[in-house]
Amino acid sequence: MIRVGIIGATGYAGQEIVRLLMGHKEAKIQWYGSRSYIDKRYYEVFQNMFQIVHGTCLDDNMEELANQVDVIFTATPQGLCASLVNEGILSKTRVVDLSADFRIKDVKTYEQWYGIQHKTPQFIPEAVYGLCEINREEIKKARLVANPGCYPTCSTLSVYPLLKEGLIEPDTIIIDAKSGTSGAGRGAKLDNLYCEVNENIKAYGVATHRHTPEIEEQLGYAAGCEIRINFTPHLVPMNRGILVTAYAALKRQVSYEEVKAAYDKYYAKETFVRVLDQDVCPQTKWVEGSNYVDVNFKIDPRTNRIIMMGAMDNLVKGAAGQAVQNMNLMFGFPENEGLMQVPMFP
Ligand SMILES: NC(=O)C1=CN([C@@H]2O[C@H](COP(=O)(O)OP(=O)(O)OC[C@H]3O[C@@H](n4cnc5c(N)ncnc54)[C@H](OP(=O)(O)O)[C@@H]3O)[C@@H](O)[C@H]2O)C=CC1
Ligand SMILES: CC(=O)N[C@@H](CCC(=O)OP(=O)(O)O)C(=O)O
Repeated sequence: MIRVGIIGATGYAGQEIVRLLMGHKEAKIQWYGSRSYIDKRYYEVFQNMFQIVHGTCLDDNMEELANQVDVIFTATPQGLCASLVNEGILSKTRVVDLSADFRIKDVKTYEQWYGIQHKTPQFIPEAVYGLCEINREEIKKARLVANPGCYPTCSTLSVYPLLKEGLIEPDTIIIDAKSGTSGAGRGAKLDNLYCEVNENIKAYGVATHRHTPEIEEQLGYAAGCEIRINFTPHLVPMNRGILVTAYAALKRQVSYEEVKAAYDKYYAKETFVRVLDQDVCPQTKWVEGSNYVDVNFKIDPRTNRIIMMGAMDNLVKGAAGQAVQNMNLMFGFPENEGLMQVPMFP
């Protein structure tokens, strides 16, 4: 049994880690870290945890935590993990950071898109990008895992096989994505008030969203060259879920069978990536509450373009589920331990 500490246990991503670990056979939560709820019982913050979680919220002290646990999840705002982590901590425990602090290899790119000065760039080279299906072997050995962003997870997994197989023109990719409001976190923000979100849909971060360089970097590794994409996220009036619709020009005429074989080559053996049957379009409802990502595609011979689609739960595969999947890999547990929730419907 390993001991787990969560910094930011009182946020949406942190509470989702708690929920998943309640069903994990090999992990026990030792530390429910918080800044605002110190000494409160955890279930008083989230009453769904009443009679399930008995712990109390503790100060977010990473130095102290490193002496007490085998792995720390940081489910905290951008910049916090980078400001806390040090060699002493990493020599005693392993860290899965859910923020973007260690996702982007070029520190200048991170600083430019996030508007934050990176406090510990010396750890960026060793951090492993925790997209489990792609970087599985490196994750197993990592001390520090950069858990991928929600939009980047869904976007990269939707497009990856076609870039790897050289079937699409890398510089023609356009990604349109939609997210439920939990993606914005639990903090009170005007834009996330009920009257602003309900019965409404809007694009935001157009041509400037901070996930653009993260997606470009990951797709660039798949393509073997630098890539520029257009990425447009939208906020939709639902609690959870991300839907990606991506477009790219085909390099040549391809058949359904050829493209399906490309997806199967990378995902047929993957538990959490489901390549749907022909003509079935992914829906967020079919993955809600689960660690699955559903992907599919449609060839448009009229325009010689392909439309790639993906759906997942932003709080599970997009955050906490993938973080637990990373922990499982790092500690040699079955990769699906604690993660086999059947999606909720309706
Ligand atoms: N929501 C999502 O769908 C996804 C989120 N993520 C990432 O996960 C991280 C957390 O996101 P999310 O859960 O949505 O955010 P929330 O705003 O819901 O939660 C933030 C958490 O961080 C804690 N916190 C805030 N400021 C500080 C600070 N200065 N020092 C210590 N703790 C602090 C809060 O503690 P307290 O409540 O006690 O104040 C809270 O527990 C972010 O980096 C986000 O980008 C990644 C993928 C998807
Ligand atoms: C709806 C919404 O606001 N979504 C957030 C992304 C989710 C998130 O928390 O970002 P990471 O995946 O990088 O951690 C946003 O657009 O910034």
